[in-house]
Amino acid sequence: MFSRLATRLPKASGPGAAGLTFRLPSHARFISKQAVNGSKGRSMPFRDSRASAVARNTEATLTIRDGPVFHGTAFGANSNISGEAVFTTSLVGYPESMTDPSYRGQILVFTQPLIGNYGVPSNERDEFNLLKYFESPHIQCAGVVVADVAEKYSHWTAVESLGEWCAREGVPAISGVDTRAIVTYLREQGSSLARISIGDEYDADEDEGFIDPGQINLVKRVSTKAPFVVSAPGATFHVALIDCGVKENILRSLISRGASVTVFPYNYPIHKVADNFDGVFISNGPGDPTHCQETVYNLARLMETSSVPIMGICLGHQLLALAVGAQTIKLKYGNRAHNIPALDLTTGQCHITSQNHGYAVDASTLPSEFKEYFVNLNDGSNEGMLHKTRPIFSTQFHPEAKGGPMDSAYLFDKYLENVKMFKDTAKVYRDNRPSQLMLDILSKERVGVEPSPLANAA
Ligand SMILES: NC(=O)CC[C@H](N)C(=O)O
Repeated sequence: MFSRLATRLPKASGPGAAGLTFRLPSHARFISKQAVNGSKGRSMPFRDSRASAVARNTEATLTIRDGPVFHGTAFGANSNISGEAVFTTSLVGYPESMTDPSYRGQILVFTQPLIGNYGVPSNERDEFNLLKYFESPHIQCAGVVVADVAEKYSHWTAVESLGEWCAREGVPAISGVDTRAIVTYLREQGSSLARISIGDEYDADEDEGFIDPGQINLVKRVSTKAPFVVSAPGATFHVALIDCGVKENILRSLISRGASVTVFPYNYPIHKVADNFDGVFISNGPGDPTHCQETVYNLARLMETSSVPIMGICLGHQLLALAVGAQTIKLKYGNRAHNIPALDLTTGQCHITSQNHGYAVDASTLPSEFKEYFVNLNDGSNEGMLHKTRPIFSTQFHPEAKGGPMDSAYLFDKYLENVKMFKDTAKVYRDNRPSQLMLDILSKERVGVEPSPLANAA
């Protein structure tokens, strides 16, 4: 495998390598925007179709808008896609990352040079009816970029190869490109719009071919269209979860700790039903948090009218911060990795965390009733906030991991302790809580979610 990588990896000293500061291997096939010749390419700005044919051993290109073009080989679907090119330095966990709804609209570049060697598992479900090996039912990222793809795989859970899975899900993928050069470019220029084209090259001058997922309310596309309930026998608490693109392991982390979870669409007026629940939870999700003004409004009303415990993760953290009047910023290239150090400012302990975000909360804008909870020890960005007197906190990183370390999973225990205390000490027993009858008529899984990453995005 590695010897194949060594012979296919590229030369990258071309004129489009603006900003590259290191020498790339002499055999890279790497050309500039200016060097792209001929073909007008295809004008479809996003995924052509979901059930696309397999593209294997076909020429493919990754075109970065106003940047370099990388030539490689297709190994997924035979369709063209555009999105925001971002990179992850995680070594494993590609099935979890690719099905994480927070990656919707993004072209995911893996820095780990060999991806696919343990194949792709089945969509088996666990005792809670949650997907055992995926974070949502479909691939969510728009496209995949790897240096070398393993066509032969080996793992006891594997049922197909990475290429077969991408093709079946209509997701284009490219290998044989110098991901070191791509990531160097993205680190220096920042996350950029890009396009994967199969076969004919795309004419990079056609700017309309680049969709900016930052302009789209992607949460609307990944959030359930109607409430659903996930629970296990003997649940003692009832949590309302705002679904901005929830990962399966967030649901599992709550249910396995004794909570029954009713999942609501992202814009559901949660403040109007909060009294029926022992806690409110805000999930992760894709895109720019400022697109979710309805959620922000509802959360602000919720905190004014109820003392229910609240926890938020990633986008949930950002939305909670916006709801209390703080501001979010876009990071240059974001944090996507499984080993990011986050310092707990209340204990002085550092946790190694799983992350996937391009935006962050500006801690200097937090109101006085909140304090910064965690801080990122790599770039100093905010990693969480904590209310000084009320049971409200949120984190930028992912305590539920999948993939990545579970070191901070104790935060779910902390949340459930808050939930238990709230339930036990509530002065007036909230007897208008959802009846079992009502829960029984709700769906048991996500409702009407669009499976195809950016189809119909415009
Ligand atoms: N994982 C997430 O929830 C991501 C949050 C948000 N979309 C960001 O990129 O910052």
